[in-house]
Amino acid sequence: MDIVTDDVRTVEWTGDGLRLIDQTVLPDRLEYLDVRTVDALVDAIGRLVVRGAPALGVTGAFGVAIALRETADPAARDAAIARIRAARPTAVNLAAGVDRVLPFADRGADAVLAEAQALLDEDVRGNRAIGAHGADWILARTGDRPLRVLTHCNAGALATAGWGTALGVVRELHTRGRIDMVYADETRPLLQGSRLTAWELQRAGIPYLVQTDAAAASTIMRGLADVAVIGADRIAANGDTANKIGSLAVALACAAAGIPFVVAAPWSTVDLAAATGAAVPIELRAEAEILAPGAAPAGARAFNPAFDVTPARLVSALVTETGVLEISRGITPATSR
Ligand SMILES: CSC[C@@H](O)[C@@H](O)C(=O)COP(=O)(O)O
Repeated sequence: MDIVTDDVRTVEWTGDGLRLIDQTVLPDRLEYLDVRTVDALVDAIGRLVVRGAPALGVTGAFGVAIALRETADPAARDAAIARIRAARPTAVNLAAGVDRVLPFADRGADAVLAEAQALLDEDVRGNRAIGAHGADWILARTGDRPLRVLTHCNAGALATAGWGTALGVVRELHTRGRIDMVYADETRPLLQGSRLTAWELQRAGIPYLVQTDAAAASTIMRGLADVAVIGADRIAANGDTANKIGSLAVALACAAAGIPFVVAAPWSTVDLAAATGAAVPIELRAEAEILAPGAAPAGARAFNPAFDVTPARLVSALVTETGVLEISRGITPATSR
């Protein structure tokens, strides 16, 4: 049994607060953080205790209930909700999750909780659908055989309410006996790939190899991967896709090698208000995440953008819960390696 998807909830309302898997201590320990205040919630989001666009969306939705329970003062409440909404800038799901439950706020915390739970349940159902649509699309193009799949960051059960988006596709392919190997990019600097994706794949019994981000282009160009599947934090109206830093390099390599670069994400990640990727706010994180003691000279400065934008023309397919959009037909999959 895959306990992440069957037993353990990444995000869960316990009755008096939000229980989050503490993703900062995985894979060493499976621990939970109970969050009952807006301060604690904003801190947890900032530290990536909870992370991944859909999981942030569900967290934001439940966060509104925390804000309502914390204060009855309308101005303080609005300020608290605004802080949650802005706790991280790139994943549109966080703001979308907050906005989804706001119309229920006047009816009280219980009404907000019911809507937040509906969002959580929808996310799990949607991810199952994404998995099936993605597997169908990929197998139709690569041939019905075990595949070598490359993924970047973590777009799994831990990044969602369950099952995962990109890893949902991988899980579905595995269920169909169509996974030969998953190359999991380690994902510098916070190692969501080697810590979290590898943890999920191991629990699911899916064969995988962790590789450095720098190895990804070479793996692709050497013909060792049949397809790359990643998640997304925000997809602009023209299909430009923001995801974890390093995703763009994977997309460029896929285009050069002629293999599909597949983005798997729910519609809640599509931001029609962003005309192109240029409108997506890219989170700049602390220099200290890169400059560990001994990793650079004392006094070194660092540039640490957490996300990049892949132009739509490099995206072979966008897999959502309702089906597959071929954003760019310009990339011809290498179907018969
Ligand atoms: C289904 S999760 C999609 C994305 O949110 C994921 O790929 C990603 O980039 C997560 O970044 P993170 O900084 O760990 O929140």
